[in-house]
Parts: sequence; C-alpha cells; structure tokens
Amino acid sequence: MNKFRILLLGTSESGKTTLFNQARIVMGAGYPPELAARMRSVLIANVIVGAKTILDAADMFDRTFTDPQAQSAADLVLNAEATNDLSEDLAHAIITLWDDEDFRAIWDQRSNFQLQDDWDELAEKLRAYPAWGGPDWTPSQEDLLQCRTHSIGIEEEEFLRSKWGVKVRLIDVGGLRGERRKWTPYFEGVDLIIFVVSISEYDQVLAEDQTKNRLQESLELFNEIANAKWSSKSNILILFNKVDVLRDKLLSQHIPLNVSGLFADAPKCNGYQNDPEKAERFLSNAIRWFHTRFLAECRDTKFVLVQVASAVHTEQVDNIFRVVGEIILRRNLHGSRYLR
Ligand SMILES: Nc1nc2c(ncn2[C@@H]2O[C@H](COP(=O)(O)OP(=O)(O)OP(=O)(O)O)[C@@H](O)[C@H]2O)c(=O)[nH]1
Ligand SMILES: [Mg+2]
Repeated sequence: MNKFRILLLGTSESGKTTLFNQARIVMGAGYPPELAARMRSVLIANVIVGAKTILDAADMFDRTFTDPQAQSAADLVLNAEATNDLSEDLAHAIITLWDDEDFRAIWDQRSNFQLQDDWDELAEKLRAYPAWGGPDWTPSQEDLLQCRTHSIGIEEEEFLRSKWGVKVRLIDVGGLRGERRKWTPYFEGVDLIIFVVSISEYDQVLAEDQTKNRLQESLELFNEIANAKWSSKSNILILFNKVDVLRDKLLSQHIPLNVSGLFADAPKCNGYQNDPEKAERFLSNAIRWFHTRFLAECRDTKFVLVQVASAVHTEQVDNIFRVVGEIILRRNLHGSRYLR
C-alpha cells in the first residue's frame, strides 16, 4: 500500500504535538496507556511550575500580596521543592492564589513572561481536587491535550483510513531552535507539510530567545521552509492554530496586533468594544491579515492551503484531516500536488 508522509513543522508551542495526539484520537487507538501515565505527572508539574512562574513574575512587576492568606499561599508554593507531588495543602494554596486579585493582576501580564496558554484552565480544574489532581486521579483525554512539554527528538506514527487508500505516516518534531537541526533527515519525500502557527503569539517572545518576537520567528521559519528546494514537490497546509487564544487576546484583553511595533500593517482594533458584530468582523480581518502575511513569505503559493482552528478541540481537528484527505485523494487521482 502506498504511503503518504506528513511532516508537522512550526516553532515551539505552536501546537504540533497537540495535533499529533489528536490524530491518535481521531484516526488511531487514542493515547498509548504508558504515555497517558507519564502525562499525569507532566500535568501536575504544569500546574505547580505555572503557579511558581506567576509568583516569580511578581518581582518583575513589583507586586506584593495585600491579603495575608495569599502571601502564606505564595510562600508555600514557592517553597514546594517537588514538582510531581500535588499535596492537598499545595492544591489549596494554588486555588487561594488563583482567587486572589493581586495574583490575577500578575497573570494578566502573562504575555511578558513564559507561561503555558491553558494554565488558567488547569487552575480552574484544580478546584475539584482530589477528584482532579489527587492521588487517585486519572487524566481525561481533554486533560491530556492540555499537557505542556517541549518535544525533544522526533515522533512518528502510521495511520490508516480506508477511504484514503494510503497509509499516512505522521511525523512530529520539536520546534525549539535547538531541535530544528534534527529535522533535516525527514525532509526527503514529504508529501505534505503541515506548518503550524500559533496566531495568538504576536505579543510574545521566544522562550529560547527573549529578544525575538514569536510571530516574527514563525514568519521567518515559514519563509525558509516554503522556499526551500526540498519542499518544492510537497503540498503545504498552514494551520493557523490557537484561534481561541487569539479571540481572547483581541476581543477580551484588547491587546493590539502591533503591540510589539513590528506589524504596523496589521488591522487596528478600535471602536468595536460594545458591538459584537464589529468585534467578529475585526477578528476575521485579523485572520485575513495573518493569511496575507504568511502567503507573502512564499514565492509560489499554488500548493499552499490555509486552515484556522483550535487544535485542542477534536471536532475542529477532524475538519483539518478532512482537508488532508482531499489532498491525498487528489494525489491518488492525478499523481499530482493539490491545486486550488
Ligand atoms: N488554548 C489552546 N491551547 C492550545 C491549542 N493548541 C495547543 N495548545 C496548547 O499549547 C501548548 C503547546 O502545544 P504543543 O502541541 O505541545 O506545541 P508544540 O508545537 O508541539 O511545541 P514543541 O514540542 O515545543 O515544538 C499545549 O499546552 C497545548 O495544550 C489551541 O488551539 N488552543
Ligand atoms: Mg511538541
């Protein structure tokens, strides 16, 4: 049976592994049990390390806790040595902080330090401790999709969908700069590149280089990949991911697209605050702008498709694999790349 190779590329935290794990849910046997067990401790570490990160940032913004209960909770969290042991005291301390105004004020500044996107959702889930996060807790599939860990090395898995008539080999790579040199051996014979972009990161800098804007890095990486000789026979699907976070940043937090000063051509957000219809229009314009910016990086856009999604939502990912199916069928029929 023919094989169809799909390479997931993109900067770190764009959502490649989330998409890879969604493929396991949508097309495979779900999470392997040993991976689910490992993810449990990663999720606990995500909760604890996230709380510590926010507390560390308190110094950066010169914030202190006015409520003595919050101050004791902060001391307890900062003094917790292990990041894999979520005791009852520690869980309660994190919830106390999460309900504290001063802690929330630091959290509101999260674009200025390195905190995983869904930490707030994990903190909310912790309210159910010990049913969530306790000694007998087993993470759900949704929990696993929110797990944050940098991929180190390459992961591959083969999937079979009978209507596609091919075996799909999906390859997930690490997006940190230090990981990218490991990508080269996988460039050979790629049928489809899914380039994952976190479109919510326009106001953040890289974890590995605090002087570099994340969106700028993604644009430059896309330019390199889309115009490379090795990719000249591959289809490219750009996945604009984390549209839920983009929506929150633009429409709730009102963070301008050009807050970094690097994107003067981006649509400006004014005058929609009390008008939901205008707000939706602004969001569509913003996504259109991302579209234009990325396609402008590419010398030949004939074989480039764009999809917008939140990879944590399984039904949206299903739609992405429907488009992938169309690309595969097109190739099966015509032996050619996908032409719009
Ligand atoms: N809210 C939200 N969170 C997302 C979305 N996609 C991914 N995430 C979260 O973003 C974080 C990073 O996602 P990953 O899939 O690990 O990113 P990656 O591209 O594999 O990162 P590296 O392995 O470092 O290259 C995880 O905590 C995910 O749960 C999304 O669409 N919306
Ligand atoms: Mg990854």
